[in-house]
Amino acid sequence: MAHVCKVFSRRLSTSTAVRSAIKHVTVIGGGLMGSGIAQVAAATGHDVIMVDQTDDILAKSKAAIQKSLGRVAKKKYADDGEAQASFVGEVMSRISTNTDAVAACGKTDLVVEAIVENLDVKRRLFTALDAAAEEHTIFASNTSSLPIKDIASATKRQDRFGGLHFFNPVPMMKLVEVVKIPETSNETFERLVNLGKAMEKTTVECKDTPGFIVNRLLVPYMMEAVRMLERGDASARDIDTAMKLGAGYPMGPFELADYVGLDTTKFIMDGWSQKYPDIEIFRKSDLLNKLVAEGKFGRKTGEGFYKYDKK
Ligand SMILES: C[C@H](O)CC(=O)SCCNC(=O)CCNC(=O)[C@H](O)C(C)(C)COP(=O)(O)OP(=O)(O)OC[C@H]1O[C@@H](n2cnc3c(N)ncnc32)[C@H](O)[C@@H]1OP(=O)(O)O
Ligand SMILES: NC(=O)c1ccc[n+]([C@@H]2O[C@H](COP(=O)([O-])OP(=O)(O)OC[C@H]3O[C@@H](n4cnc5c(N)ncnc54)[C@H](O)[C@@H]3O)[C@@H](O)[C@H]2O)c1
Repeated sequence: MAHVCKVFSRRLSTSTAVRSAIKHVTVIGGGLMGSGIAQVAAATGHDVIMVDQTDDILAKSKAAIQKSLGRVAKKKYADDGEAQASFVGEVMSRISTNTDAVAACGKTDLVVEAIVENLDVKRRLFTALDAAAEEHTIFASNTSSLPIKDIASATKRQDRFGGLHFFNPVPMMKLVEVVKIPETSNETFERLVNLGKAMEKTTVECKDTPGFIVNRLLVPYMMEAVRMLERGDASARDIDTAMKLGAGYPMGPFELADYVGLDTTKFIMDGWSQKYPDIEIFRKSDLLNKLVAEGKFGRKTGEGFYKYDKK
């Protein structure tokens, strides 16, 4: 009887929760993407807890958010320094931080994970959070390439699990891919789409296929550029110039790889080449692996395919 009541009360609480929009968001991972997701969620009126492994990392995450908000504020309020400062201050006041992921998920509407692109680490995290989060809390992963179902299966709330794939830099890129697995309930999918819209993004619906929509097309393109470089067909600079001037891209493939992170790009290819060994476009690159092995992750470490001034 108790079980029936629990299921009934969950259905009741979940269905009543559907009518209430997502207000409180916990972002796990305050790196390139997590800090951007936290920033945009706070800038669009949501209360945010951002979680990372150490207070030092979280201080850097908040500084990055502050800097990005400064750029947004300049565009919003031109020469009005006071308006800019109060905009930045108000958004920052909505972001709190915590190094304890379990504590940060005790009372929240949505947990968005943006930690390292590693399936085991993501699964371990969500298993721990599943026991702590309230029944109505939805879980979402910002993974670039891992199957949502392989992450969700680490929890007992696959009906309340989906993918929310934002794009880098989150304050600028207008798209969010909303990914459903067969178990994702309609209510959950609807709430994730509504959150994307509340964050002033355009949403597209994706199935749980490798790379969803954008990365299935974009990452093989980036890797084909790396293979072109490996063959000596052209220089990285010329390939970037060619794609910007010939195809109208804002960044060439090597600029983009350095921007996304060569570590993340490698993790994507590691996963795809392992899971789909016969698909040619998912094949790893020795050059990419060498750069990552040398600690050259792109902008985030000051060197990737190109060198960057340490800001
Ligand atoms: C792999 C993953 O799973 C999926 C992905 O995310 S793949 C990557 C997807 N993203 C892309 O393809 C990005 C492609 N690049 C771009 O769109 C543009 O180069 C860019 C928006 C990143 C930068 O714009 P660009 O004009 O090239 O340079 P930049 O002068 O730095 O920025 C122009 C304006 O955009 C705004 N801007 C850029 N980055 C910003 C940020 N992080 N925060 C706030 N504002 C920003 C600023 O207003 C800036 O003007 P400002 O310098 O006077 O403040
Ligand atoms: N970089 C991109 O362009 C991009 C775009 C879309 C999606 N993604 C995806 O988003 C995720 C994060 O990518 P990123 O580029 O922000 O990486 P990042 O390396 O910049 O940030 C990852 C953050 O997660 C933290 N972290 C790692 N394990 C953790 C744990 N167990 N608990 C709490 N924090 C932990 C790290 O300390 C780091 O700050 C990945 O799954 C990636 O595939 C990346």
